[in-house]
Amino acid sequence: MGIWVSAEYSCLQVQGVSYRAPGTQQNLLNQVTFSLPEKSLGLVYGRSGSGKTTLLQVLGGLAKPTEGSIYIQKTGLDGQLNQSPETLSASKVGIVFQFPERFFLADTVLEELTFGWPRQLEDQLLRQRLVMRLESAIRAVGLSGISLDLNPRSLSDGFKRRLALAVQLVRMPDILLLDEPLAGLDWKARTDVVKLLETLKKERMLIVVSHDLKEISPLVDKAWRMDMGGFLIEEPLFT
Ligand SMILES: Nc1ncnc2c1ncn2[C@@H]1O[C@H](COP(=O)(O)OP(=O)(O)OP(=O)(O)O)[C@@H](O)[C@H]1O
Repeated sequence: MGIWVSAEYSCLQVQGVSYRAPGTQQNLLNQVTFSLPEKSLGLVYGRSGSGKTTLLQVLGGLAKPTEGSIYIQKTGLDGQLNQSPETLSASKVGIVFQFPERFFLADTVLEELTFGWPRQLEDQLLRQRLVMRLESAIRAVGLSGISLDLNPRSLSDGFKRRLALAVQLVRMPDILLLDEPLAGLDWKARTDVVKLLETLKKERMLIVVSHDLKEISPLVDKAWRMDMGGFLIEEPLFT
């Protein structure tokens, strides 16, 4: 087994992004600018109604910025910009909404994870690749021990949350956006999810909207406060 050293690293760059919902007069996001390197966790916190969820929707491609740009910049280890910036594609982003388990659609864990996949997969290679992605997502969230035939609604709250995360991981996103990932969980499940976020961060970028600053702070690489009106302000890390 060799050691593979990446010759470059990626950074998410959000530049002057504003968003106004169609038919409205007021910006919900105002000149939002920030960057986040790969394998790091960015925390967004702020008052209810300030625009945190709107930011996730814009980053995830569910709403188109009225102004500004969102891109990935690759940089060599020497600090040189390697290529021109790539516009962030929605297919590279997974969003886990608040209480994602409320939106489970299928009757088994397997169907929930493979929802939308073609029923008959003739192409063996594609089939193998999808199975590998499935196994890797299940492993990543620590669901390997459970039967894939279980009804998702029969799982404990913590396991439901893990499954919701796995549903996004199957898509192999480079960036995972999580809206209040600890909401509604008991202390044990919260501890498990925090551990899980720590593991997930080793492979990808995470942007987490949360009020639970104390529990998440050990994982945070960058923190921003969203002020009312959609103004994002970088804050020092909590210690
Ligand atoms: N489609 C829309 N059209 C008009 N206003 C909207 C739309 N979507 C959200 N808003 C408003 O935008 C503001 C920001 O909402 P958002 O849900 O992003 O806030 P939030 O910070 O995530 O709040 P919370 O912490 O309660 O989830 C709110 O005032 C909300 O009412």
